[in-house]
Amino acid sequence: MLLIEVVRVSEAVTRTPARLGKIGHLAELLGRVGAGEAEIAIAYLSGELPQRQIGVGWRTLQDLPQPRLAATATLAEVDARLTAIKAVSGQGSQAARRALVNELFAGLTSQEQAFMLRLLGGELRQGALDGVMIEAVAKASGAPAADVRRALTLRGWLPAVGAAALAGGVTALRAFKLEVGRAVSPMLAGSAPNVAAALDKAGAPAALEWKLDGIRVQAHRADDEVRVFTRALEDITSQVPELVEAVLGLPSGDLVLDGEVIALRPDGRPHPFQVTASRVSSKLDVARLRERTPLSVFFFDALRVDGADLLDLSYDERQGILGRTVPAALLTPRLVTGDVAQAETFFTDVVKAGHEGLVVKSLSSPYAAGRRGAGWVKVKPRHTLDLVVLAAEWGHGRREGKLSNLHLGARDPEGGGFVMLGKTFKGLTDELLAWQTERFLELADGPADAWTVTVRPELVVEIAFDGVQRSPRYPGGMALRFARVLRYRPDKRAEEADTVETVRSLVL
Ligand SMILES: Nc1ncnc2c1ncn2[C@@H]1O[C@H](COP(=O)(O)OP(=O)(O)OP(=O)(O)O)[C@@H](O)[C@H]1O
Repeated sequence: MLLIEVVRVSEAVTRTPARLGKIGHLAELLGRVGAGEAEIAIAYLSGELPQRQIGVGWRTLQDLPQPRLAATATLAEVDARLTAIKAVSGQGSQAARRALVNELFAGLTSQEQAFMLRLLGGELRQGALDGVMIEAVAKASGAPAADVRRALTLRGWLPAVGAAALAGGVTALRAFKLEVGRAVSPMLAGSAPNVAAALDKAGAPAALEWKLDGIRVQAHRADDEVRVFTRALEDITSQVPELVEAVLGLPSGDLVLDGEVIALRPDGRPHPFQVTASRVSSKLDVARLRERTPLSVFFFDALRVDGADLLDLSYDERQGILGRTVPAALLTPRLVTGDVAQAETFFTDVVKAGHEGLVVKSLSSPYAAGRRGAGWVKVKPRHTLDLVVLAAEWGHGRREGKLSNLHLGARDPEGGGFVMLGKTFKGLTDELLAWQTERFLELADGPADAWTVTVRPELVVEIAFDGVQRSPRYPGGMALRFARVLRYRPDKRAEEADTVETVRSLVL
């Protein structure tokens, strides 16, 4: 297949506003891609090829050669060239890489060059929009989207899953298994405005678990080897020796467990989130840090024990196995109830103990890896959302010369953009103001007017607010009440920010 065909589909997807239309364009192309090319086509269309993987910096992409007039480059040729660029290492690699990039671009038309520039720059995202590519793979292969999604959470790389689906349909998809040592996307929680609504959503009776404000961990063990991954699937094994030791102390030598690590004070109350976060992110002198700020380990789910995949079992069944595998001291405190009054008391107690709130879990739900559904519903006394900064306004008075008032957006998986929910400058410290002004100027995407700087939607910020009210003034028909900034979330990408649907679930 020619690269230009992929480029044209990419452009058509960008131009088409409706989700079904986007899926249609992608599926049509996938339906006729050759066997050896499916993985490449999906990778390119999903923008799954940021420059850091290929090792091409912006400087290498300056002064590119003149484009060709006729499009003759095939996907396989382009990919072979990218693989060669990626393989360059050692002395003089910068110049060698530059020469190879030049050769690659010399064979492309201007339309193809523009596409490759965006792809290598990590700016091509349309195919990665929530689920669009998954559904296109499903449509083109005739397999149910649920099977594609499941295989993806187990394999973690859509191009490989898509290629398997196109080649072998449902059978190939069902052959993907949970592997010890390879992280799977963790199950996520939906939201509810209060405990009664959460019970309602999860289905009473449900399990109410403490929501600990620490770092999500997925621990894998094969005999004496343990590896630990974060929610973003980063390997943090060396930073959390307490967890490694806890896992090695368990009776089973073949495990995948899900849980949270958190720094607790001697009186058992949690340290502020930043204390846990900085402890877990420090790679140096872990032994000394560990003495000063020990981490406590709380498991709340079992994905695999003694070689058996547990993902499709119900929460209740998985808890049974977890309880037989992990001692009580390492389990997240919980209460199973259908009684709203009892649930509310449990909630009040956990908040009094300094924790974040509860995660209310359906007893019958399987482990829906990578998904946010009604199986798990979080409730917090203080509402918070992770939103994306869309623009910022120049401040006045004490904040003169600083970009201050933030325009906040929730992700819109349907439309692929962000929906603005309100503005705030509350909660910003002088330090944050200085930092964000600098970042926004780097991310500036052309000023909207003299007071406002529009930024590329990349920074995720955690916002506290008192509630969501209906408001015709904002495009989503709702606005946040008394929004204030809690912290930036450098651990989250804009694609992981909260969605309009989550915000809607908080309207009372
Ligand atoms: N008992 C628990 N069960 C599940 N998740 C828990 C529990 N206790 C704490 N957590 C944390 O809560 C998160 C679940 O909420 P969610 O999926 O919305 O992630 P999040 O967006 O990081 O949420 P938040 O910012 O509210 O912590 C998990 O990723 C995990 O880190």
